[in-house]
Amino acid sequence: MGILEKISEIEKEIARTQKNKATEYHLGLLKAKLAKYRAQLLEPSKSASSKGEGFDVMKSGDARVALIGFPSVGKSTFLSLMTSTASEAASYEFTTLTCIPGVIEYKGANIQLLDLPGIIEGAAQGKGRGRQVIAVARTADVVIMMLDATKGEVQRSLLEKELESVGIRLNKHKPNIYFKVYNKIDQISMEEVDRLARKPNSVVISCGMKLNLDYLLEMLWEYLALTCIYTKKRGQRPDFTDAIILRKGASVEHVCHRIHRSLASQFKYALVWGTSTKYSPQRVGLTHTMEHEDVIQIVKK
Ligand SMILES: Nc1nc2c(ncn2[C@@H]2O[C@H](COP(=O)(O)OP(=O)(O)OP(=O)(O)O)[C@@H](O)[C@H]2O)c(=O)[nH]1
Ligand SMILES: [K+]
Ligand SMILES: [Mg+2]
Repeated sequence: MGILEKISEIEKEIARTQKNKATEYHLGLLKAKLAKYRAQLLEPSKSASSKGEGFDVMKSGDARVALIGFPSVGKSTFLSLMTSTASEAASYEFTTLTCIPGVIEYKGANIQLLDLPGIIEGAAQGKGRGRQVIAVARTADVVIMMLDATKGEVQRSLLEKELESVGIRLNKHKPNIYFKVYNKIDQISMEEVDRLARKPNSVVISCGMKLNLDYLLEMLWEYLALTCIYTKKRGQRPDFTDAIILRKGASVEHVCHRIHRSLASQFKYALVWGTSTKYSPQRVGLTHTMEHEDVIQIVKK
């Protein structure tokens, strides 16, 4: 019997086994067996044909965020909750075997969220699909390191060690910015939640009970440091339906390039309304730094 058949047999048996106290132990064994076979599917294959399979997801939207964590911490549950994409979630490990993209729409920006297979110790050395997962993480603007709040600190330090050993360093600079998300806080005490929430660069959530997800999005937005700029034509209202999304610190020149390649060369001055100026509107030049939700009107020569 091949691995896929074995997996399918076990899945069928799990499905037809009633869940109760008497079957708990048996179900636990079945899930462990299932995880073992699924982990084998993740092992780097000898044949070149399956190399990188399913991991080449096109970059899209204004920013890319990757979900990294050990198996069954809730990565797929999170993706399905935050985007319109459904990624299979289940109570056994290695449910996800490829990279699954979804889109979070937030403050006018399209943020690409990537669900990935769980990584295991030794991922950095290529265990499981470790190399591919880490390669995807490197292409992300922000990495969300998801942890199981019930699993204690061992998990966090293992994961940090794993990521740092391949040079993904904690909050040094893009593209290696990451923050930690402790999921399943519905399973731990309030004191423990409080302790985790106070850790640096950490957010606590429960996908199961939809707790603190708004705050997580706010944090993500902050880490991404994106800026939305609205344009306005002379004598007209600003177009609030179509924001130009830029990195934090972007200048008027960046805005020009986004509108049209040749606009900067025809630029005379711009009028800006918003927090980046002392007066609204204020006349500014190409080097002026824009801030989130500024409105700009460009005057050509
Ligand atoms: N109690 C609780 N369970 C959760 C929560 N989020 C997810 N789960 C459960 O955790 C289990 C694993 O969830 P998945 O989304 O499959 O986890 P994953 O990290 O994608 O797992 P792999 O793809 O196998 O690495 C499922 O049984 C989920 O229902 C939560 O906030 N609270
Ligand atoms: K799982
Ligand atoms: Mg998954």
